[in-house]
Parts: sequence; structure tokens; C-alpha cells
Amino acid sequence: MAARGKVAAFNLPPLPTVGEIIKLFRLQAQKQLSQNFLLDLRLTDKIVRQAGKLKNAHVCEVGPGPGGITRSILNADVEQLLLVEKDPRFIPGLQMLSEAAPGKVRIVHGDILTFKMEKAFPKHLKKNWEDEPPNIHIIGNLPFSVSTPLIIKWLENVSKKNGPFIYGRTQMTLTFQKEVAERLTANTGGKQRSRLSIMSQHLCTVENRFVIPGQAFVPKPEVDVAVVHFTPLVQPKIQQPFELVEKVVRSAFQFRRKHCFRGIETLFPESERLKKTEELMMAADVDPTLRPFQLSMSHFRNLCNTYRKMCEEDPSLFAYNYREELKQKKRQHLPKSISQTEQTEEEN
Ligand SMILES: C[S@@+](CC[C@H](N)C(=O)[O-])C[C@H]1O[C@@H](n2cnc3c(N)ncnc32)[C@H](O)[C@@H]1O
Repeated sequence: MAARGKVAAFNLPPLPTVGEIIKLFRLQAQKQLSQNFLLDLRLTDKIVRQAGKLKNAHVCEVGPGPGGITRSILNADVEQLLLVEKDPRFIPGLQMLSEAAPGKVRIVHGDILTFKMEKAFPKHLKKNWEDEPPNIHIIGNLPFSVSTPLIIKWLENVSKKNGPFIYGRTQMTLTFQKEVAERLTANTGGKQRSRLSIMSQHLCTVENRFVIPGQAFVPKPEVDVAVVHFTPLVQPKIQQPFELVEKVVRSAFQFRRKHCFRGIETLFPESERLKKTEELMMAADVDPTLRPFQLSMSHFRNLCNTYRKMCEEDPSLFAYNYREELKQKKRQHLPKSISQTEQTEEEN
């Protein structure tokens, strides 16, 4: 399974196996840091294959740990491999692996949630991408508490037309808890349809590629794991600023089990809530009795475009924050408005 000779396909010298690295550096998985290692190289190869052709690609692996996926990436003959690992215990083992591909691997001890990805890639990539788009990939098996904020941060960057170029060019292959993967890829009408489905699918093609059984990890996690692949779209499906789309989508899913009208009205201050919500839904041609999960991408596009126009007419509208108002009322023990009496059912 972890045969030494296997990695010789691209003339790499024999690499230590993951098991050998773990033993050599005494790398116990830390449960409190949600560390679960993949030791089966057939599986790590399968994850890496989901990224597509990696020959001559620039790859960033997030959370490489003892290096199972790292070995498979090196085996794909990439041009450059950047490893970002938060736990310093793994750095010496990764250095050992990197010696097999001199000059190709850079190891950063850091947190991927604060790491500036755009600074990590060579300058020539930034200059030439319009003629020849660079082949850039992010791959990782991270704790679930990190992969969801990472994807949201990345989507926000993808959405910025004038933002750092690499985000709109970078494909991502990441593991998620199976239920989160189902939300990311849920279609209109699907029970798992959520804020995460709309935010990711309006910016990317999102594919749930395969499920990894829990017993493939050491130690075994309590949940199943799925590998999800993201390719940024050339044009977002909703051509409005990220913050505006997020606000509209968040409001729609505020009360999952109720008619979508109930959530969407939280976009507006109490004094004009009913009137403005009716105006928005009528102009956007959205049936107010639909449930949030029944709203299609074009419903959301219409809602965002119309809400944008309303905010242009009255700039104070965008500043209104329902959740903030709710918090303040709680602090002051003031009576809530009718629409605020129900528990918020919002989720990711
Ligand atoms: C679930 S383990 C997986 C390790 C390895 N990729 C594998 O598949 O065997 C997650 C890894 O991500 C690292 N990690 C956790 N949070 C991180 C963060 N914010 N930035 C970078 N690495 C992180 C952990 O230290 C650990 O090595």
C-alpha cells in the first residue's frame, strides 16, 4: 500500500512512507485539533486525481500533516508545491519528503485562514495569466472547522473582479463532513439546499466527487467525509457584490421551514418591512409562499438585482442589520416585533 518504490514514476528517489514519518517523528494525531490522518496511498492518490492534470501545475496543499496527500501530489510531477501547515510537529517530516523533489517544495508553518495565498505564487504567473491561464490548485484534508471558513474566504476572493487574480483561476479540492458536502452541492428543491449551496454555486461549479469511509482515517472520525471539487466560473451567476448576495441569501434562509417571505422581510427595518418586502418580491417575480430551499438561482439573481436597485434609491437600506437589531433588543430586554418572536432557524 505504501510501497517505497511506487513514487519513482517521475524519477523521485524513494520517499519514506507516511507510517515511517509518523514513527520517526512520533506524530500522534491530536484529537482536540481534529487531526485524522490518511495513510492509504490509493486513497490519497484518488483525492489528488480529482484535481485533474497536475503535471507542471502550481499546487498549494493545506494541512499536509504527516504527508500522505503530499506524497501523491509529488508523484503527479507538479511544477511547484507549497505546503501550509499549522502544527509545527509536522514540519521536519515534510522537510524530509521535500528533499525528494529539490527546489519544488516550499513549506510554510502557518494558519491557512490568515495566510496570503496571492503572495505565495511566483511573479511570472501574475503577468502572463491573460494569455495563458496558470494551472493552480489548492488541495487539502483539513479539520471541518477550517475547511468551511476557508471556502467562504476563498469564494469572497473569487467574487472580487479586481481582487487578487489567483483566486478566480484556482481550482480547489477539499474534504468536508459529508452533510456539509451535501449542502454545498444541493440543487433547487433539495432538502440540504442552504446558504452555502447558493454562495458556492453562483461562483463555482461544485462537485461532490466521492465519500471516504471513516475507517480510512487514523484515528477514525465520528462523521463521514466527502471530497468536493470547486472550479470558479468565468462569470458569476449573480453579478452583484459578495456582501449584497450574502445578505439576501442569508435573509432568505433565516427561517428555513417557513415561506421565504418570512426570511426576506428581515432585509428591511420594521417600520417599512411589509411594504418593502412585497415590493421586492413582486418586482423580482418570486412567489412569497415558496420555501427557501425551493428558490432557484434565477430567483436569487432577481432578488439580488432588485434589492440592489432599492438600495441605490435608499442607501440607508443596505446598512440595516436585522441580526444586530435582534441582539440589541435582547440586551435591552425590549419586546420583539412579531417577526422576531420566532427562533431564528438560520444555518450555513
Ligand atoms: C485532518 S488532518 C489531515 C492531515 C493530512 N492532510 C492527512 O490527510 O493525513 C488536518 C491537518 O491540517 C492541519 N491544520 C489544522 N488547521 C490548520 C490551519 N488553520 N492551517 C493550516 N493547517 C491546519 C492540522 O495540523 C493537520 O495536520
